[in-house]
Amino acid sequence: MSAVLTLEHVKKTIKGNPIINDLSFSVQAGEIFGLLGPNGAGKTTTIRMIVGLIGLTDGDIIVSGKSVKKNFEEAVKNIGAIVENPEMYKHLTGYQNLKQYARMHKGISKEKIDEVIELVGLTERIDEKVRTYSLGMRQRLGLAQCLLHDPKLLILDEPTNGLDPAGIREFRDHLRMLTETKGMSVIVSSHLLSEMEMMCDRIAIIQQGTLTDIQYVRDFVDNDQMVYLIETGPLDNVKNWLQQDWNATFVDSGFTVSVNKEEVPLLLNRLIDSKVSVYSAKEIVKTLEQRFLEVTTHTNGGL
Ligand SMILES: Nc1ncnc2c1ncn2[C@@H]1O[C@H](COP(=O)(O)OP(=O)(O)OP(=O)(O)O)[C@@H](O)[C@H]1O
Repeated sequence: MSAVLTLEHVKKTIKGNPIINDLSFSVQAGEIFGLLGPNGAGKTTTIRMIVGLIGLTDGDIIVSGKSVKKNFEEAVKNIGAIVENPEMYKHLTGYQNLKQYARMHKGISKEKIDEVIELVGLTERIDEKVRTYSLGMRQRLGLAQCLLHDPKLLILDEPTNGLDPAGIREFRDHLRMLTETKGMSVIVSSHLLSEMEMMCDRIAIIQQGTLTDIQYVRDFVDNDQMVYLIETGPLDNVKNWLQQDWNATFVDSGFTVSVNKEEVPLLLNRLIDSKVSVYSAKEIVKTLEQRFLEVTTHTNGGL
């Protein structure tokens, strides 16, 4: 896989206050990437820097190999974004809105307009006035507008705000279809872990302008494994089976293993049967969900 977007040590200071501290991550082609964090964590500021609405204080952002600092126009032409509410003329039809947008951005054909309408599933209602659209339909029209110039990267700030559960599901299906059929990458932001789990391939947690965790959803959904540090005496006689059966990593004071909680007593019993002195067993890595809950309950009193 290749990176469509890379943030390299990005920093942003606003009026002397550090808002984003040394943020680095990459988004791969075809990936739905989530920026998750409590209100005020810096998600919107990060997105505004990526799309060029505000400048960077330090670091760089590379989109499809082009630096937004050195080659701004080349870099941002690969991006389609909904950051604030998409501008729409409510007294015009969906189709007229897209035509209006196409007129302002050269080189968009009628075929392209028809293609994006079909892609977002608005064919039947496209000739009705936007004022009659539900919020979900307006979101889809916004999505259609972003897609007109064939972006490689779609960036959506809190796209499901205000949508009901059916609207959220529909929106999620559309994003998945876009990544699967068009190989597009998507960045979405949200403060809701449950929603991000269903929507994203990978999630980055941002807290107070700092990236505190980044994980594939497949690694923590349906997987309650944790990493334990087991402190022991000498392990010479048991190293073989620890490595082969438990995939242990040896450290100075013992070893670490990635196991379910239920497996811990089995492992400890086997060590004791093998005459190994066991001093302690502690969990050293928590799941993304636990870490996110800790972050949000400490900073916002829950979301
Ligand atoms: N123009 C600005 N002037 C002063 N402070 C700002 C400005 N823009 C953002 N901030 C501050 O930066 C921090 C991050 O804001 P940001 O909007 O990026 O957070 P967020 O994670 O998107 O949160 P939310 O979900 O509430 O939008 C906040 O403390 C906010 O008050």
